[in-house]
Amino acid sequence: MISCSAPGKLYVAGEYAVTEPGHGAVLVAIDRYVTVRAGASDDGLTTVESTLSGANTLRCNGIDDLLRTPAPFAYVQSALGMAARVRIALGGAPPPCRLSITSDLADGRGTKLGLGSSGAVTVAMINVLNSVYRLGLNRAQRYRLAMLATMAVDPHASGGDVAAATWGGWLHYQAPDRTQVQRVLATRGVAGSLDAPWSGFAVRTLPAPTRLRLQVGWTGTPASSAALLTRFRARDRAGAGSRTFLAESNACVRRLAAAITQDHDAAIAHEIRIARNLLCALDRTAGIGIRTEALELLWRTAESLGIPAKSSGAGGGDCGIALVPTGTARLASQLRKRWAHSGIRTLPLLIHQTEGAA
Ligand SMILES: Nc1ncnc2c1ncn2[C@@H]1O[C@H](COP(=O)(O)OP(=O)(O)OP(=O)(O)O)[C@@H](O)[C@H]1O
Ligand SMILES: C[C@@](O)(CCOP(=O)(O)O)CC(=O)O
Repeated sequence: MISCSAPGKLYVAGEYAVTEPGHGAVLVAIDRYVTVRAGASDDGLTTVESTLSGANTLRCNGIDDLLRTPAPFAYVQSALGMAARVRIALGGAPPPCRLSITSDLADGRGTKLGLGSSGAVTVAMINVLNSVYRLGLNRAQRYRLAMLATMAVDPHASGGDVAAATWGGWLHYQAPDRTQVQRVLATRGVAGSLDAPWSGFAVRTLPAPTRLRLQVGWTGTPASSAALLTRFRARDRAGAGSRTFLAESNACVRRLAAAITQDHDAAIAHEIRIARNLLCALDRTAGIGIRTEALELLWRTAESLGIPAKSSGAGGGDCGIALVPTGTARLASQLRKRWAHSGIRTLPLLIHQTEGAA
């Protein structure tokens, strides 16, 4: 039995702008995981089981049964297909196997929390198949294969969740230009795309701030990131407002990454507030639906205690983050209480650090 886990993620800054090539985001990987276990197949078929929607276990017959795959298996199916293509390019057919998936990135009833389950399931699948199919891929190649699988399902996603699930910890991430990557894929195939230049892509791990601790609040309302992203993409992209947002978000993310590298608390707090204000201004002009009452209450409550906070990810619900000074247990507990009073649930999450370089 082979087992691989991949962590979920939270956006710290750079949401939306990171979907445009050359624009960055800061993300963190969190200590909640999707785990994929692989065992021998009893019947010569590749099968997948997942407790995707709470208690309901779904089953599909992997790559041998493309047409009958239930829609929720889109990322799983895509990862299987991409890994199989690399196996075939290396010579030899992918061996059948029995895969089972468990996740703690949803709440007990299977409700989405916005912690990047699609990225985590795709990376965990690629990691397990890297062993089962003996692909011999290093970390950067596994990210690329997971990114190709993600792009096949959602061509507009930045893959920030895929990068966080692959590298762990705190990250400064820039998405590849997906149009250029599609051209590489069309000319070189999947295996050939794993080492070819991907324009725009950059990833850099950052040291964790030593005097600030991430506190995560959940609004209780799941949001569809894809629907919000569609509204962002429908905005006037040539307009001055859009250009300003992209440039200012990118500059904020660069300064934030530098402040994190220098462990400079005040500068980190300042950039978190700038990132929040940029998203609020974008929402006011483009009407995306990022702001909700609960998210505004979440960050305003934190700010009333002097704690920098913002929505995390696409907004519209899901989670927000606050950076609480360490060594002030009273402040953290005050924030938890005030959030609880406002209907915001504190999620007890820690940062996931990946060991080793490869
Ligand atoms: N345990 C799982 N087994 C199989 N597929 C999963 C599993 N968990 C998530 N997925 C896939 O990921 C999709 C959810 O992606 P979605 O982007 O809506 O949520 P998320 O990634 O958790 O949240 P967010 O994008 O806000 O961070 C599911 O529809 C399914 O295709
Ligand atoms: C809006 C966006 O920048 C972030 C989405 O974040 P989340 O999946 O809602 O946590 C989209 C993306 O990066 O693909």
